[in-house]
Amino acid sequence: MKTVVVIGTGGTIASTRSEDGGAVAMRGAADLLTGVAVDEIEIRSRDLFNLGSFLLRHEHLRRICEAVSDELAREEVDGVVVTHGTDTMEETAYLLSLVHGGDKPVVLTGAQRTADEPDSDGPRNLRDAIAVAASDTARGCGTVIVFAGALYDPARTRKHHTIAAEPFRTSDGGPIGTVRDGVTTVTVRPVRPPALPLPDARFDATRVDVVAVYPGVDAALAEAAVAAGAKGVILAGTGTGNATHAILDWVRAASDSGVAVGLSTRVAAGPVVPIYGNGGGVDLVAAGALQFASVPLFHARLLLALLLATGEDVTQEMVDPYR
Ligand SMILES: NC(=O)C[C@H](N)C(=O)O
Repeated sequence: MKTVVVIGTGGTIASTRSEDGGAVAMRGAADLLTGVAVDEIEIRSRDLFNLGSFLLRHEHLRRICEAVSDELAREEVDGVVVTHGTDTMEETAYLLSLVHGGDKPVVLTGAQRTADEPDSDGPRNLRDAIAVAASDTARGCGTVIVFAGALYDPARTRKHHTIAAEPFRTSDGGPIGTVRDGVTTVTVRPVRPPALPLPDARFDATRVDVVAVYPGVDAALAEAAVAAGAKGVILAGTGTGNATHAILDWVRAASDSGVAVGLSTRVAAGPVVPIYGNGGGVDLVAAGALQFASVPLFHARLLLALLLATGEDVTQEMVDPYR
């Protein structure tokens, strides 16, 4: 008999409408499991916290990584499921995928409709996630998001719809498999870069901000980020990763002063490619910006934070295996 541990962290899957009218995460993992019938799998549960994922800080993400790692280290555990809000599931899933190198499946799931809705998608997603975590098929795939019957590789997957029951989309690709009636099918096996060490307490205080590029943007917000303590800034550039002259000048000065600047794009799909001069990506890279290529915007922020949290200066060679 397989053993799966379900770790509860909150999100819509755990939320019910409060007296104030807003949906609030309040149901624990054991509660979510009532009525989720899964044959021939032993299920254990534990709660880490109960929060909407829009409230999570780096500390929460680190604690999830630690809890998953603890459970995976137990010989009798075959897989782990993390129930999580969808708002920032892409970030937690990506972080877990970066630090989890073993064969046992790690599965994130949640819901788009609250637990007190008659047609909540939570119970089905949770049942599917447990089936994937227990399956031999998913072994070796690393961390996956399981939602609405599909398996997604976190490396390129983002929330792309606010309310749809299928909120996730993978840029330049689709789901890597399906789960239906307890049967997991994997059609694409993800390429897994070398696992990075688990984040320690230094990650909690490692500030990396995202600064967007738009017509006429100056460097005021980028400067403010550094003044607030940012060790790194990800630029959400336009198009293939371009910016204004004011941002270009700031990138040069920031890089010279030891701030890590990462070049990403505000566009939902497609890689960052240095093509343009005159403030474009070619100039930004020459000024010291690190290239994150196909790493999505908020994934890039987390990867840079994880690398910076080791205390080392982040070089392009350190980023390359992950982009
Ligand atoms: N569907 C969800 O879970 C969204 C919720 N706001 C959260 O991320 O916690």
